[in-house]
Amino acid sequence: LAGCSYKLRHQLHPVWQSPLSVPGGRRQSPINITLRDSLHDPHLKPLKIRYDSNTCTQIWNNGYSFLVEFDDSTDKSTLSGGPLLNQYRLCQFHFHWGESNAVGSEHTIDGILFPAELHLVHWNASKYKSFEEAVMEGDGLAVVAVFLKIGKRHEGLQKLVDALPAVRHKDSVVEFTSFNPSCLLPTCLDYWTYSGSLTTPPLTESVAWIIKKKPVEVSHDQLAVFRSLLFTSADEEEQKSMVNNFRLQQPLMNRTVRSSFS
Ligand SMILES: CCCSc1c(F)c(F)c(S(=O)(=O)NC)c(F)c1F
Ligand SMILES: [Zn+2]
Repeated sequence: LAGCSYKLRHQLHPVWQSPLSVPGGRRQSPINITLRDSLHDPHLKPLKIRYDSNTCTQIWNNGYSFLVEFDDSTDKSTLSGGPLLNQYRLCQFHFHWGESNAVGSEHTIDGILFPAELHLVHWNASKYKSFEEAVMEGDGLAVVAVFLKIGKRHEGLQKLVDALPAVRHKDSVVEFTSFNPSCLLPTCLDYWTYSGSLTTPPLTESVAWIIKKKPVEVSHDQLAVFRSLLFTSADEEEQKSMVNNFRLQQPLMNRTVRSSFS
């Protein structure tokens, strides 16, 4: 689990929010995806996503989001195909969300914001030995992003929602097993893809982004439980509600966003 329990101290300091936060950064994330500028690439393969619920291990509040972590010591939960040349191992997933349903997602589609965005983080186990090594490489990570919209209750998400009060404070961890995150994926196979970065420090430019076109629906009350989490640990005076944990959009520079669909 060394890979993803990689402890990151997120100073919620705006400095890394700004486009100039990574001097010389030419492939920063997130971005706005404009339909008219994205290019259908007929050579893009279908995504091959194989997750094993037995690799799910725990939930951790890292002071910026909550991470559902997976045992990434074998190739039991993997992502390949799409724009990827190698096989990537699932190491964790987390979300970004807002203080209200009007904001929350990191990426936007023609400027449309969603109330939250799921990130399934994978690392290139074909070429690198660990998440920490892969996070520093241009082809090291692949993140599948899924937009969340408010609608009917998501039955599969409820098990996760019920576990959140146990990780209310920063640095709290609770066992969480037998969860298959495939239930959080839309049935539609369409996606966009572009080369980008982490959206939290170290902001490394190591991510192949795969953004699902269709959102998944969750209920207002389910998303409200995300906002009951805290950025702060139990021993801090001021309890700060964990909301707006998204980064501001970054310049596209000379990148093309490709679509798997026309
Ligand atoms: C070295 C980070 C440890 S795990 C992690 C994370 F905690 C996170 F928030 C993001 S993100 O940039 O915010 N979303 C893609 C990641 F990519 C991650 F890999
Ligand atoms: Zn993320």
